[in-house]
Amino acid sequence: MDNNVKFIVENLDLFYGDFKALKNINMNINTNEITALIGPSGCGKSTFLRTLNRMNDLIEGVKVDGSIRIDGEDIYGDIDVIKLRTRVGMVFQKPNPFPMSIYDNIAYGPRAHGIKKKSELNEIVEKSLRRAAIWDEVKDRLKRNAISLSGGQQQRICIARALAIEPEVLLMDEPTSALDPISTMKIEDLATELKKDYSIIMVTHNMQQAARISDKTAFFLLGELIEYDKTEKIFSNPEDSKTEEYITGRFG
Ligand SMILES: Nc1ncnc2c1ncn2[C@@H]1O[C@H](COP(=O)(O)OP(=O)(O)OP(=O)(O)O)[C@@H](O)[C@H]1O
Repeated sequence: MDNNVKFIVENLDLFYGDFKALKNINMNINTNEITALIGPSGCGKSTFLRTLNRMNDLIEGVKVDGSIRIDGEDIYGDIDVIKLRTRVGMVFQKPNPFPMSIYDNIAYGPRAHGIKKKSELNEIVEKSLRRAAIWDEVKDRLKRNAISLSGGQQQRICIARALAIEPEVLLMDEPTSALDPISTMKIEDLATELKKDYSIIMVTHNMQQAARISDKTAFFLLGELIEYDKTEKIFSNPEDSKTEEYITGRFG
């Protein structure tokens, strides 16, 4: 197996009750790359993203067929789901820091995993905030409530919180759609930096963003994966006319 492959998705179907939201998805997702998921509203991007750490399990009536393997291990087989979610962290569209101090936001996950030693927690908090490129902005006010920060800062706190439990993969569901252009740029730069150490899979409605920062792009339409290729290829010379129509803004 190619050492760079993190996820192998095979014949994946997902149903919400009787509604088939994902139809026979097949794709390999690489490590140390940013994979962008694009497509019009309702095409299944977020649903697909959530299959990668089984977040859809929390929704009643969901049924999954086919398989997804992470480093060769079947995600839908006999696996510890809590551990899976530790390996595959998630950042949401709307920054959602917990209503507690910046420090406690970051220490929350490590504490839940049994780390109690103050010096160890201090180290994790600093390292995570540094990695999320927000340490300098908050180092003097770690006791402040995270809710008091700007939206862009809150989103980087959420990324730091996700990094604090040492994931291997970061799922990002439209992480910049609620942010201003400068905060968006910071998150994009951060994602580009983080891909050196993680696999990043990002849902985005922003075509320029996908083109700017992703290595591979997957185009979804009505639950199907229409085209999946190097980002450069998708945006310059797509194989499928539906991809071309979408990226040139003719629908969606
Ligand atoms: N909890 C749910 N129960 C039933 N149907 C759902 C549920 N969540 C999503 N769906 C349906 O599944 C389809 C895919 O939704 P999904 O949210 O994955 O699309 P999306 O591409 O992420 O859309 P958007 O870009 O608007 O976020 C849609 O038709 C949606 O209505």
